[in-house]
Amino acid sequence: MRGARPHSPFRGVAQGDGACKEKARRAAVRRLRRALRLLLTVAEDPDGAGALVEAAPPVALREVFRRFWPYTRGGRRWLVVILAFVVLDPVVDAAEIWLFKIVIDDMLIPRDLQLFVPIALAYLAFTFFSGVLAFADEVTSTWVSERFLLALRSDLFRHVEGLSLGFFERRRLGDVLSRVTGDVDAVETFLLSGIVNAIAQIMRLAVFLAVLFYLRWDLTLLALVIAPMFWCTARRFSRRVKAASRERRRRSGSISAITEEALGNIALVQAYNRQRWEHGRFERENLGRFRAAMASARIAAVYGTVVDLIELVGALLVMGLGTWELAHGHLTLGGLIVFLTLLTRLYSPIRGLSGLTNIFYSASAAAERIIELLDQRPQVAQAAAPLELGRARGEIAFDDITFRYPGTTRPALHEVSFRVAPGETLALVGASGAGKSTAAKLLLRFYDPDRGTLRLDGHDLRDLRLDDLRDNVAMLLQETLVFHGTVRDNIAYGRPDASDEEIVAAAHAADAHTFISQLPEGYDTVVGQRGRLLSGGQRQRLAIARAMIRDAPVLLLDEPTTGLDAESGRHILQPLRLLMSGRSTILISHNLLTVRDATQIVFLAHGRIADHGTHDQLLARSAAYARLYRLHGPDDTAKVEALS
Ligand SMILES: Nc1ncnc2c1ncn2[C@@H]1O[C@H](COP(=O)(O)OP(=O)(O)OP(=O)(O)O)[C@@H](O)[C@H]1O
Repeated sequence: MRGARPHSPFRGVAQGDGACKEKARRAAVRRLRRALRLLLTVAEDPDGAGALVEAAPPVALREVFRRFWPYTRGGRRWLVVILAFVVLDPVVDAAEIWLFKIVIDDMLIPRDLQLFVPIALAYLAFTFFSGVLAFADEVTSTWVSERFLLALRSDLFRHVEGLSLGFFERRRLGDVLSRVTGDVDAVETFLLSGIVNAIAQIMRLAVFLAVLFYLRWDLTLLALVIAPMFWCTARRFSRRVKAASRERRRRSGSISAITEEALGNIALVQAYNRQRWEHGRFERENLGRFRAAMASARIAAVYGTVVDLIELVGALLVMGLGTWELAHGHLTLGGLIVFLTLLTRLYSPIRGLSGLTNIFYSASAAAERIIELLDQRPQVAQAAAPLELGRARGEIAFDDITFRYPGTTRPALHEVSFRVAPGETLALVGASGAGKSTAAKLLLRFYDPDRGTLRLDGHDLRDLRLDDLRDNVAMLLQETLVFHGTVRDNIAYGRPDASDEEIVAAAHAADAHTFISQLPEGYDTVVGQRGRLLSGGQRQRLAIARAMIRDAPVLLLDEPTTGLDAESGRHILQPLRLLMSGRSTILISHNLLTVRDATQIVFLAHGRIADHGTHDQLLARSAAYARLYRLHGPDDTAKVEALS
């Protein structure tokens, strides 16, 4: 028992009691802290399903300003005018409050009506002047901010439109849409309204402080004791505000992405009864956005209450001292009332300025998403001094081309070389995934090869003006691209300045005129989203007419008959031949039906040239080619031969 304290029967109990209480108290504090944390945070991925759309990388506030400031160029002059209104506003406000002091001290307390008329006139003048100011301010501010949005949104669209195909293959279109349409608005809040607001608050602060100091410097100093508390509170909350805003923006992007994907593929969704699954996906993101919005609201509400409390402390301090001074005759009643009124006006800019940090942080979450888009660089860049090509002869050369898609390990094309003379047709054949469409993408410079050179008329494509290159190529894809618009618009998309006669001539050549004439409104019939109101064959003939009217020397045909039945396939063969005649054509097909009349055939296997020659040569020496040929049915071939 060495060193032991005297034993008491109650000590253990008392000590145990104290320890228990202490433990309970600590547990309660822990619970309270956890509850507060939960109240003020947003769970980023509570269902653990993984992010559909990633959050954009964080960007410092200063950098956000630097990036968007150039877009204010057109409106900066007007910004000065707005600032003039901003300065005048608190002056009128303070004068009005001062008038109130005169009303109390010189009219109400002495019960003297003499001053009534001049005071009434002064009030009328102030109200009228305030109205004019508010009107001018509103109109100018809206003009400046809408001009800013106009410039930024246009620029963003132009930028995104110019990005390489690789970007669109990797990104969710709906998210990009949500950035271009939704996030842009928030940047305005950040930049213009934010700055004007900040300056307005500073001006108000200066004017009201000056009047308050003039009235009573000691009371004013007392009132200012609480100012730092506003700042500290705002700083503590801003990080949470930003986290909630980023999450909300990210979820909005996901919602747009799912909407675009599900509604864009509605036939697939309904045919496979995937509505419930799609709805589940949508609901998860929708709920995520709801949670983030609620977190924002909770943070804003708690912040508002804390700030109110701080403000009350300041007002009570002043009221206490002010009443004491009133009782001792150092202050008039009007003076005290006016002082307290001005005080609330003083707190509003202090509060506003500290709250602005939260607004900035919240808007910067949207700005980060825009900056991330603006920072995307096209994978193919135009040379600094590009070559003007004009109309090409149409000589195409693939020299030792090797290409691997970004993020993949196996090359899609490996040391591929071939040449197409002007007016000649080369068919690229091979099994699915052999690399045929990749060759077409390289020819349109959607990507640049990793090794080797692609030439048009002997010029490396990388030296040509991108527009020139694409002006010289007309393409027809497996999946016909038709816009929501009239038949006429869709054909004229190949050459917007085409006359009506040229459009009709192209439709005739594409064997499309007959079906177009039978449509309810002929060439003015609207073909629906992606041309869904037309049949596959009709869409393809429309695309042939479009390629005809473009009249480019190089033609790229990527599986033009795939997806069509034998009848429709046969129907477009004749117009296709007409289109191909006199143009250098690369015809991509794993369907050997259409490639028999090509001058030469390149047989691709796993990205390499397995064989190269005419149809008869390949048939004679390549077992793989012969197998592919047999696969696509000599019967069908015979039918086509009989027809042509
Ligand atoms: N955007 C892409 N990103 C990554 N890999 C791709 C991309 N596009 C195609 N690939 C891959 O490159 C290879 C060649 O594809 P490509 O589309 O050129 O084949 P293809 O011969 O045209 O096939 P198909 O006849 O089925 O259209 C394939 O293995 C494919 O998976």
